[in-house]
Amino acid sequence: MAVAELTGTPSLYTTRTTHHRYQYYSSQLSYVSTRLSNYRRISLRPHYPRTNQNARTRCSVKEAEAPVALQTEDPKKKPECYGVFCLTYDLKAEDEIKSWKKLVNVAVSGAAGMISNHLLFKLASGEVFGPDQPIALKLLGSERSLQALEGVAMELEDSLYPLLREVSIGIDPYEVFQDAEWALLIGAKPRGPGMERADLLDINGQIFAEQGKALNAVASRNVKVVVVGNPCNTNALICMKNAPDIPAKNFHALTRLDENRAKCQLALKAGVFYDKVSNVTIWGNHSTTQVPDFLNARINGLPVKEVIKDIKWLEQEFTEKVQKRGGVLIQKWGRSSAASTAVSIVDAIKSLITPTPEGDWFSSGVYTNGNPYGVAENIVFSMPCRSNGDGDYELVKDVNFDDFLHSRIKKSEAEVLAEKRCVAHLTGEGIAVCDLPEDTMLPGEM
Ligand SMILES: NC(=O)C1=CN([C@@H]2O[C@H](COP(=O)(O)OP(=O)(O)OC[C@H]3O[C@@H](n4cnc5c(N)ncnc54)[C@H](OP(=O)(O)O)[C@@H]3O)[C@@H](O)[C@H]2O)C=CC1
Ligand SMILES: O=C([O-])CC(=O)C(=O)O
Repeated sequence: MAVAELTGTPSLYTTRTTHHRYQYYSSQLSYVSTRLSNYRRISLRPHYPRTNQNARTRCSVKEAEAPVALQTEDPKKKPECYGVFCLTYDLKAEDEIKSWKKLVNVAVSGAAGMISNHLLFKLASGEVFGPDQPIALKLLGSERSLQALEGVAMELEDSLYPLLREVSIGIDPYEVFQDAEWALLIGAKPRGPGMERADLLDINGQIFAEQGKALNAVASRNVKVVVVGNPCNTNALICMKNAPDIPAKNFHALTRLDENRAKCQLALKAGVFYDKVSNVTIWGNHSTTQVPDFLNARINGLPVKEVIKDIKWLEQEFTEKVQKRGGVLIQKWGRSSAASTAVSIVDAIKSLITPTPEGDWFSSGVYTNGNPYGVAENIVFSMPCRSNGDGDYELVKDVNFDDFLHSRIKKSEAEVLAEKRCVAHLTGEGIAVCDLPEDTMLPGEM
């Protein structure tokens, strides 16, 4: 039976040959979908989930039964349908069902951007949430990117990910963030030539204020939010302040890329593989004032200073290399880190959903609310965290400070506080007064 016959409505994807594929490897299929003006839901709902291996095996079956519509779905009641993710299908893999988890809803903004182009495929593959975790991707774009988003959805279709059960695209965060359990907020306006940082803070701040409100209204009450779009600390604060019904602890600004960069540089200098480097904290802002902490970091379980005796290198070269790594990469590549950022988002999520190895920690920009380090309260600041794998985290108590570390942290803290004053109108804290330190820069600007 042809897909178009099942859906009964014209669709963007119904004429594409990809449908034949599903006729090969799914023995009992029914096709349903929705297409709203700016919100397109492409869903593939499992009645009987299958494993990767199973999917591949089924792909090679040449003679399969025609798709059969499920009694519970009434295609006539569905809005316009398209795409392979519209499928509702029924696979009898009884034994496997028990080991599959409940669908997880993951929203991604800036979904047609460069970082997302790497990240979405990692999410869909099971690399992030695991091989037994079906996933729904909710992709947020804009009028600008709606066509591109359809292209992203098509590529996801063509990747045949067994775990990917739903893909929806849209430009209204109130629709896209519905029931989101993870919100990966990547989309943000890049700073253009001649643009004041205060203007960037305001433009992007408005995006994150709106998205915070939307999360507050429609997302899961325990949604975990990872803000990537720059300036990510301040954007995360704005988002959090506009989502008062979601725990402040659930908001993160991504500084994991900086941690990974720091680990790489320490490994290089020490002549060890980077898995030997642990306990690396990035303190502060995701900017050139960030503080890669070599005082508490370890190499092969030893304090870094016992392995790398060149203190001048640690204080100057290492610190600056990490702070400006993004900018050097932009000079080489002509665009900012995308693949390694996606990898670091994966790392950041995994750090929250798997127990932190004994004695180690990870960095994340989190809300300072009763922090044990004397960092100013009521800001988003990168600090060392541990998780027991339930999506939550605790700050690490047992860390050392010396004058160098302390003074650098204070500089980054001053910058975050200045950024915060620039966006007071967006956090509900009065009138904005923007007086930023002159050297305030994103890692990519130098
Ligand atoms: N925290 C970190 O470690 C890192 C953060 N970043 C930051 O991540 C963000 C995304 O980077 P990347 O994916 O490479 O960027 P891209 O330029 O490829 O994508 C950014 C997306 O942002 C969206 N966007 C939202 N508002 C605007 C606007 N006003 N003007 C233009 N685009 C807008 C666009 O999507 P749409 O049109 O759909 O809205 C666009 O697709 C940037 O802010 C970057 O600085 C980058 C690297 C590391
Ligand atoms: O400044 C940018 O857009 C890139 C960035 O954050 C980084 O590379 O760390």
